[in-house]
Amino acid sequence: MTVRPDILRLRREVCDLHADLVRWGLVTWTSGNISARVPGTDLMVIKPSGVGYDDLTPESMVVTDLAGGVVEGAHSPSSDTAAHAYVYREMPHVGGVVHTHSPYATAWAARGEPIPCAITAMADEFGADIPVGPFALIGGDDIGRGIVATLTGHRSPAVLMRAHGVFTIGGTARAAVKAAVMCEDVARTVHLARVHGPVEPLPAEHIDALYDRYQNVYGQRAADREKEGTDS
Ligand SMILES: O=C(CO)[C@@H](O)[C@H](O)COP(=O)(O)O
Repeated sequence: MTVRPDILRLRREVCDLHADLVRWGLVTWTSGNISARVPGTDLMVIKPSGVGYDDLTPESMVVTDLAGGVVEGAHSPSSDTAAHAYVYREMPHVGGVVHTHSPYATAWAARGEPIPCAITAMADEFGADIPVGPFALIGGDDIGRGIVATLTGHRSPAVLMRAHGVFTIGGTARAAVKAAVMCEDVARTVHLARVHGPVEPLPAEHIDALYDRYQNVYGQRAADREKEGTDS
């Protein structure tokens, strides 16, 4: 295995982040996957395919190039490797990609219905409705094409791929995991609200103001930037 410190660190980080998908109830059995771009290279670190979450280790993570070819690792990479690789090729600002079948958000995907931006938490994180992407078969880069086509020029870091599940992007893999957690949270809340009656989207000017505050003012700015690795 590599001795490159950046890849060793990302193997550990990507492995540990998979535990968050379990902790937040976003995945079942071996569904779902996370990858991270190796900064400054044409490489990514991604989950091995079909390995149970309890059995994931830093060593079992697979390093591939951005054509999806295995560069390092004893396991077959995730079924969604070509999709993640396509996103990294087409979206240079993306450093992490997450896929889940989290139940409430996937129910919206099964209906092919965008989640309307109807609560402040959603305006904060997504700044818009969470959009639906096209149906695409698993295995090739069609899923990646659908993700890129849907999220390019969109504020939302999450897309509901029709009849499949959630894909999220972020500057880091951790940011993409956060988007997946928040996507499921708002999918559940808006679903519950709709059980009792219609749900009105927030007015655009309120969405804009909430998004701006959350993205630029909320929290401990310097500490958060350091944690996300976005300090210049
Ligand atoms: O839905 C899909 C394929 O898009 C995945 O979530 C699989 O369920 C898990 O695949 P691996 O990452 O283990 O290959």
